[in-house]
Amino acid sequence: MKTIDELLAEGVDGKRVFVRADLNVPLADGTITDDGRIRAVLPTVKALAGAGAKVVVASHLGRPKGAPDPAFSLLPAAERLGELLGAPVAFAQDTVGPAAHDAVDGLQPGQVAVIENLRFNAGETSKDDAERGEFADRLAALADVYVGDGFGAVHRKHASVYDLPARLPHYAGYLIATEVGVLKKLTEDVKRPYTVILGGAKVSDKLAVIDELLGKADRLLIGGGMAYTFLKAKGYEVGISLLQEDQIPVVTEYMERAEKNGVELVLPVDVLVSTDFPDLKTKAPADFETVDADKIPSNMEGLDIGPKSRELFAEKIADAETVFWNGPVGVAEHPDYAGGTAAVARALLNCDGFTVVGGGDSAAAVRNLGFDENAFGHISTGGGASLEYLEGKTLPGLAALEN
Ligand SMILES: Nc1ncnc2c1ncn2[C@@H]1O[C@H](COP(=O)(O)OP(=O)(O)O)[C@@H](O)[C@H]1O
Ligand SMILES: O=C(OP(=O)(O)O)[C@H](O)COP(=O)(O)O
Repeated sequence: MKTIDELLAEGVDGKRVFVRADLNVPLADGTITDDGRIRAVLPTVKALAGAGAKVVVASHLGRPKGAPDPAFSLLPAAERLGELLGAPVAFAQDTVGPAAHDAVDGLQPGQVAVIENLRFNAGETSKDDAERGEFADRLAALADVYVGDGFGAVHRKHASVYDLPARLPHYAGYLIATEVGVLKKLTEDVKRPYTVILGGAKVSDKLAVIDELLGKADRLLIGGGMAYTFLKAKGYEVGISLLQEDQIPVVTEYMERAEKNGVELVLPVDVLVSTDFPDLKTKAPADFETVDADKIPSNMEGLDIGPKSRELFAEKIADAETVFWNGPVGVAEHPDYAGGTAAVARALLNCDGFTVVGGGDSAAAVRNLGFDENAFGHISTGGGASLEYLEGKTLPGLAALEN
């Protein structure tokens, strides 16, 4: 994999450099609630701009449906990038259209432009190679060189991640180099006990990684939206909690295999439940109760792990030599449901082993709950990406940079 340092040594003065970043930041009402992913790409953007490149920054944000949707505009991220750089950043209101070309054509060496959300184009995420290729061709017309630095998206076989680097000279940015360097340690020389905590809401994406983790981890702690498919598979009522009904047979097999392999699979023993999903805008106090995990009322949903589970999870983390955590164990954006996630974060800090927190929302939760990010072994910008890396999978965005 060629690195950005090699590119800088070759010289970028006046060249148009496309930086595929992951600026998929959490937003509340159009306001960024955690800018960690923007800060993470600053070294790459600054180095390129400092060397006289015309820097074109691109990213996805959220999961719009292949067409423009103002709720998913990258404009807030572009503005924040400008503030962090301390320099104006041009913003193009389309991705590969006239606005993008105007913005790029208007750049002077050392200046930066951000183009609109890549996922406003169906070609970005298409499963059809030709459709993705066509979009990648249009992106390639905006630049002379490609720098991959969107670690959080390297597990996606998307046009800007996978197809575009094949069309331009390509290099890995500083963030990707750092992330891969740290995560590699967890695949090569993992010290045991190795505890993995999984939570969050991208249940269907992340259930698949458990298959591989059952052969790698010593303990697997399941919280967040992920837990309810397991609880249901155990025969419990889960009410209106997040549930991946079609995955119940898969999860049942996971529980059997964990038992056979001697992997401790730990589920919540109590949960905070409510009839309503909390209002994340106003953060109005929630109306919830705490129940045992086998007593979830049919009209309620589980929104955080309860106090007994927090203790249990902390106990399973305390003596670990290696901990990997992806996914808040509750709806941590709301103060009433952040207690479980805070307890897990505290348990990581109390553990002497090497601790890694991965994922946009997990990292945001840890920072927004007031924890010092430097106190953890590593905070990865990618949740799904780091999990799939730990699985040993070939990640399209890394493979494309290696070719
Ligand atoms: N029990 C739950 N029910 C619904 N959503 C949940 C639950 N627990 C956590 N979440 C949500 O999961 C989201 C984060 O999930 P995910 O994207 O998978 O994590 P990450 O970005 O760290 O990889 C958060 O927005 C959080 O509110
Ligand atoms: O937020 C992300 O991943 P994560 O939630 O697994 O950390 C990345 O930006 C990838 O987004 P995607 O899962 O919509 O492809």
